[in-house]
Amino acid sequence: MGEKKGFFSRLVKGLSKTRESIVSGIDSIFSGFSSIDEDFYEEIEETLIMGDLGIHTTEKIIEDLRARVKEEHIKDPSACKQLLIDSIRSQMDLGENAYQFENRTSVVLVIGVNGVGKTTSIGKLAGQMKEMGRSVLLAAADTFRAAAIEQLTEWANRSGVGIIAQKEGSDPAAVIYDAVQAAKARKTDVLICDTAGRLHNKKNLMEELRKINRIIEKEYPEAYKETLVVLDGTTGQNALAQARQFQEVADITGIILTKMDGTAKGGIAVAIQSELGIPVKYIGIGEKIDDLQKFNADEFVNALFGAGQKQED
Ligand SMILES: Nc1nc2c(ncn2[C@@H]2O[C@H](COP(=O)(O)OP(=O)(O)OP(=O)(O)O)[C@@H](O)[C@H]2O)c(=O)[nH]1
Repeated sequence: MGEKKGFFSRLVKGLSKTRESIVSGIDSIFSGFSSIDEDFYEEIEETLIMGDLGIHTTEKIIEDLRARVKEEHIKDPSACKQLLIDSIRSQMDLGENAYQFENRTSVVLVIGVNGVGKTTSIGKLAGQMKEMGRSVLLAAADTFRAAAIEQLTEWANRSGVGIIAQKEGSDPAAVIYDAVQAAKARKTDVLICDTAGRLHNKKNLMEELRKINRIIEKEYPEAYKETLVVLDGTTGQNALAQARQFQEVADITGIILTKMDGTAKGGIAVAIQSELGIPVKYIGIGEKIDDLQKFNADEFVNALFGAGQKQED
């Protein structure tokens, strides 16, 4: 519980730049307008778009706000703040069973381009699941760079979990095949696979993922399948574009959004879920193992709008 509280206060701190860019702008709109008119809505719209919430998401939020203002006969702009927060919150929904893979025999494929924090996130996830009492095995199927294999091996050692790896340049599908056999033989609960994400060659990436999926389906049909894409939150709209491209080549079931500490582009968490319909399942706010946590929309909105400081007591 203490850890959770600690995470929340770090989230509040991490989102301070986003809060500055979105919330202070919004607050000045609420205090600067004496009536709710077109200019009022336009200024809110502009602030949300600048805050990386994305055009479509912003439109949905404004539409929702207009409807509720009308419905509830609101005349005072300052009374809109809570409505706006509620509307932003409603854009993010994990759906049921978001974390089923944690409690079942499962294979988790993790995709992401270089440098977004993929290896680190896998290491953190593995360590946390081990702590939960699950047996975990890693598969180093991002064989493109030796450094990636070494880095993953370090994380496996640090977390005390097994790893299946081959040398640099070997066939990722062969690594997955070996890892699946090992997971079955060892009765592993969760097999987490570090897979590639080179978007500049989409055809190859699609082929590679298809091959990997075929192996898992054939060799391990009883396993529950989860496909997570890791995105770097500091890249804002680029992260959204990346997610769209991955969506074209894989059935993505969730997002891990990293580096949300200190970015002004935190609004991207809302945009991703609302625009792509893919839930952000984990959020990263630093390099330590506990700096990756499950995404909680209420907590996120509270941290963003400052409403949460009260909860820290
Ligand atoms: N501040 C911050 N840094 C992070 C976070 N997640 C990862 N990083 C750092 O980002 C850098 C890149 O992370 P990696 O895990 O190496 O990234 P990768 O996507 O596996 O990239 P390659 O290993 O280059 O393929 C590392 O220095 C991490 O410590 C985060 O949530 N916040």
